[in-house]
Amino acid sequence: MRRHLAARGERVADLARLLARSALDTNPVPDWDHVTKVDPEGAKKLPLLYPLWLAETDAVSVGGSADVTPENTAAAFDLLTPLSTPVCHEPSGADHVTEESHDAADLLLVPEVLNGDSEALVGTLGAAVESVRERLAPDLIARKAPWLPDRVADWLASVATSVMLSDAAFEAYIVQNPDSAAARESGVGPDDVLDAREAKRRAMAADRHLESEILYLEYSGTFGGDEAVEALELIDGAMERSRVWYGGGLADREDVRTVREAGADTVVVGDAFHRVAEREAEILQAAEADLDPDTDPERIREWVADRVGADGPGARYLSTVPGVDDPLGLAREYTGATVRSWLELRARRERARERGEGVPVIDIQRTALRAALAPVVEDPDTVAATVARAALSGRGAGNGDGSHGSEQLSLSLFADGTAN
Ligand SMILES: CC(C)=CCC/C(C)=C/CC/C(C)=C/CC/C(C)=C/COP(=O)(O)OP(=O)(O)O
Ligand SMILES: O=P(O)(O)OC[C@@H](O)CO
Repeated sequence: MRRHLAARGERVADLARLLARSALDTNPVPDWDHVTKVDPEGAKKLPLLYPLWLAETDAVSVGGSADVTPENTAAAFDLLTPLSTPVCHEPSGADHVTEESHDAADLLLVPEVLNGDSEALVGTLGAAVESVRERLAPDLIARKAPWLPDRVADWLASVATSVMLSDAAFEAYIVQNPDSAAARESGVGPDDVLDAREAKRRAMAADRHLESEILYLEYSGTFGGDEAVEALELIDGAMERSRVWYGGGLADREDVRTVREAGADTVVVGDAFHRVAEREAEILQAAEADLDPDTDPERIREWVADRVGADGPGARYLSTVPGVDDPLGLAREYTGATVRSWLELRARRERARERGEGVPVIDIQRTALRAALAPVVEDPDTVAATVARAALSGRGAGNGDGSHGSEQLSLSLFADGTAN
């Protein structure tokens, strides 16, 4: 009887702990498993049917530490906001945040580096807060309500600044790869790399004092291995409210399992996604030589199966997503749809050229492109039109409808009919 009561008491205590933990989870950042980082710089490409690949990830984060501009950021958002996946903005400079980027992003992620120079901890943040308070917010208020008296407009600009900052999620970074662009940007040298104990201590300060929503262990470009595992194990046990994110060199399922088991709540994958586009450019160029738009779908399937293997970038990227059961099957399916869509777009481009038209008017109804996208997005018409426009528009040119030309797709068909 006494044992029975004790067991019941334990169950009640477990339940109370569980309830307390979920009731006390005040962190507004969802507990995502997998985030894909899209670097907006032109050299980092996107697969043509990026909405398919990104349908598997929990959220996309737009940002990078080199060659990011307000323009390429806006162009990346044009491509990504029509997707159903949430899109975050992670600026690495104060001027990357514009009214446009703010309207487009579901969540602003603000980096602060715990083991770099003071610029990267608080200097850039200070410049950014000043620029929001003194430029972005006043411009917005002046445009929306030009009739307001100056003092009221100024007060509203201050309120808007506070709202923007309280809606943002702060990321406390520990940058552990001194050879990365992120380390160069944040003044992290070899001597600043932290051992596991010191990483945990700073993480605790970020969690309890800075109240950072995210503690980000960053090995950008290289896998952290045992060293990262040791730090994650200590950090994980010490966090009260911060989500623990790990990013850097994740290349396959095994890497992801290792860091998740060590305590990462969320894994961030960057290069492994951009590599899908690099390989895709080669595959599409080969497809132009071997196949045509009327090729039997079964023949295209076989052709793709010969070129897309378990060690290829497509299957490897998908294998980093915990919920994907058959990365190779999915990579072949997506690549097949990409080949069909590409051959079709090229044929349309060609027909428009023969008729002497400039950029073809894209009727995306009844296209392989729209059919491929329909199962994974809420608004396939808009997404298919966005992809087709990006594939057919000129490099870096505006599209004449307020959207930005994109250089990011793995291949583009330019107005003169040449492919890149
Ligand atoms: C509050 C507002 C309006 C804006 C915030 C503007 C701020 C504070 C920017 C912070 C800049 C900063 C500290 C950058 C550090 C560098 C860093 C950790 C960048 C992360 O870049 P990744 O994209 O992960 O790196 P890779 O390019 O190497 O992949
Ligand atoms: O590009 P990789 O090495 O995947 O790194 C992802 C991310 O942590 C960079 O901030």
